[in-house]
Amino acid sequence: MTGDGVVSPYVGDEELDAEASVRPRRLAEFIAQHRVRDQLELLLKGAMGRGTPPDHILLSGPPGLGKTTLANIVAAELGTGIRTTSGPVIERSGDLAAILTSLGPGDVLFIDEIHRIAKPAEELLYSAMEDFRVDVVVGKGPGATAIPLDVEPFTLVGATTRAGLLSGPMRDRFGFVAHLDFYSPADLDALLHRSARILGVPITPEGAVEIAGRSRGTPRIANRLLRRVRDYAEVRADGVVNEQTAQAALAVYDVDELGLDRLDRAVLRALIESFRGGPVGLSTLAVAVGEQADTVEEVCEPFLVRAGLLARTPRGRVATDAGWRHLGRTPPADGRGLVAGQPELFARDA
Ligand SMILES: Nc1ncnc2c1ncn2[C@@H]1O[C@H](COP(=O)(O)OP(=O)(O)OP(=O)(O)O)[C@@H](O)[C@H]1O
Ligand SMILES: [Mg+2]
Repeated sequence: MTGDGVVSPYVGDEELDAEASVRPRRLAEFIAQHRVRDQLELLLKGAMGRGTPPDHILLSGPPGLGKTTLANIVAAELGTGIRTTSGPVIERSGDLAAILTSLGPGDVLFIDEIHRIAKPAEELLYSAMEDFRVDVVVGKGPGATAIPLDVEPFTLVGATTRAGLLSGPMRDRFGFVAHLDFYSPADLDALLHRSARILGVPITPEGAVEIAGRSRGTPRIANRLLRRVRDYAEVRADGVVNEQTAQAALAVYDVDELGLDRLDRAVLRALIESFRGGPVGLSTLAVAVGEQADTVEEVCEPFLVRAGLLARTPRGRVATDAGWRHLGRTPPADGRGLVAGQPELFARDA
């Protein structure tokens, strides 16, 4: 269950190279997120001035907002090496001990999806983070011995899309926690101009605005839509990304003005047309659009909620007034959308 559409926040294997080509290498190139950038700059410069590795850094936030990018920037700014691994890959604590003991002084260890690290490895990580040493247990049962090994001073950069799933002790060991927020259309506009420059794609201000507004606040999606519009502009027009080529290309991909794709709109339409705006349960709604409940919940809903088109209530999913209007419909006058839907059912039968 990932959601592989053109507005999915997840990265596809085949687009890793495309992403790498526009990925900012230094803090100064990292667009927006000024608070996080400022804080990181102080943290890194302070540590460099003292000649010690900075505190461990936790980066949290939804997919595609720049966590991996920032982890690499940290190493670039510090001028150190970086080792990259991820929580699910570290199955045994021995795997982690091998990585830790091979780090050079001051290196960055980047653990992606750190909330998915196995418990024994997590516990080994605690002593490495705190004291720069690990105890590797050799043998089993009564004869087992713990051999203490030194680890060079390093900086752990952890990334997670689910900060809430991190254990308390884990979270407490990060001296610096940064949360990345969705980008504003203006931020994405700047990002698109930067990417277009790097890719050598001519883009007009109107073209960038058009794409930025449909990118769901997510740099990864903005860059992907730019590549799709570039294709269109090169194949069907004069190669320029402008308002007209952007609109035409995104129509081909069924991405509307707010960045909703076909499935998002199907969910909203079912909610409004089949269930009179709700409330309706998630599984019922999913059946109505012929999708798995978890796809609807994890792929469509977060954005529909964030865009203010759908609300989750204790009684089920409800279309907001903005949701009705987005489909060109007039919201019910009684504001029923957000209060209660059931009386309507009885009224019809009465
Ligand atoms: N602030 C930014 N400025 C410019 N480009 C950015 C910025 N943030 C992200 N990007 C671009 O968006 C792409 C996705 O970012 P990145 O891979 O860092 O996201 P992520 O948070 O690690 O996502 P995931 O949770 O899926 O691992 C990168 O290739 C990069 O080019
Ligand atoms: Mg990443």
